[in-house]
Amino acid sequence: MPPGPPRSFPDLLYLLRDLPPPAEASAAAARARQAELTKPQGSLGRLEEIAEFLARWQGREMPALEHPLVLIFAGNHGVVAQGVSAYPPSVTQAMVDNFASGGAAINQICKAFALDLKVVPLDLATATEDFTRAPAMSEAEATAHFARGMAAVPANADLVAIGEMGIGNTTSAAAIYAALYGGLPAYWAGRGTGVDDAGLARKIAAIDAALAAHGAHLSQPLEVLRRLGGREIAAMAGAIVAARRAGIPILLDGYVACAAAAVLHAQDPELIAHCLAGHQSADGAHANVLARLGKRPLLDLGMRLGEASGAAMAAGLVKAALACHTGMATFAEAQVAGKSGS
Ligand SMILES: Cc1cc2ncn([C@H]3O[C@H](COP(=O)(O)O)[C@@H](O)[C@H]3O)c2cc1C
Ligand SMILES: O=C(O)c1cccnc1
Repeated sequence: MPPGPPRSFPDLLYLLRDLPPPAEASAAAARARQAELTKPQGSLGRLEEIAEFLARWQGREMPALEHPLVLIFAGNHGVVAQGVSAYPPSVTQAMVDNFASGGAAINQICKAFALDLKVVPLDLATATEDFTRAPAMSEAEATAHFARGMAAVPANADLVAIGEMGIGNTTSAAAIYAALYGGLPAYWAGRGTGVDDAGLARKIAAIDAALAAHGAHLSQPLEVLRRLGGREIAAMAGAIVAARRAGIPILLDGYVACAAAAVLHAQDPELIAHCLAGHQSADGAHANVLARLGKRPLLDLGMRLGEASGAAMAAGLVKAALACHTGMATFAEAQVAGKSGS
């Protein structure tokens, strides 16, 4: 691959190959440790699986969560011209400002669970093209935003909860799912920020128009991403890949964040093997998406916010799971009698 950042899809495809293997020996060691901890075998349920997952993807029996990061990418969408959101596109920048001043839901969740927050605005003075008429992004632009996403993952992060802000992006996500998985736009389109029936009809019509306009060019996942996606969706895909290569586990947020994961999964399921589904969103057939990705959500709280809020909620749970794994005493250490008769 040529030196420097990727400039084209062929450059990007190099980065999607030769992935580091999962650390199965570390996962096995973590599983063995779980069996030694002072609790009935298996009694921590999925918390035990989470500890093993962290060990597998951080490559150590005793994983760390010293630098858990919530990473939000923000982008604007030309498709809002079709009247697909209940809110105006100016809300994207306004919410980025709100994140900076601490007034958003995600700020409070980060505070509650001691998570760092990093927000990356992606050229908010302009929007992508309206994808009912033209590709949302050129190949160069999609690649550049994918690369910005990769560069946004700090080397010292030990868990990244990934999310987005971008008025109109549930339409983009629904179009991506319709392109990747087939099925009717009406099935994939949810109410997003709360569009009324007329708004939902416009959303479905926009996805129909997009599939008609781009239908002949949607066989490659990266083409789906550039034609129907958005800058923040490309950047989330890049961040997921960078984390995969750097041994950093990912928590996926909801309906929109999973569209980035779905593009990667369509390219190669191994690209999202280090991802846990933080939650199941209440928006637009997210349960179906998670089933296709092979991910069982950690939480199902009826949330449909975005801005990494579901992933961040799950990060609190992951922290508790790891605290049990690393902090609990073994039967030998605590001199507690083990299971009798075995
Ligand atoms: C105040 C406000 C805060 C938000 N935080 C996340 N979103 C969420 O809603 C948007 C997607 O919904 P749609 O496709 O219907 O526009 C995204 O920005 C998403 O992150 C918000 C939306 C609003 C209005
Ligand atoms: O689940 C999501 O990602 C979502 C749902 C509604 C609005 N924005 C995002």
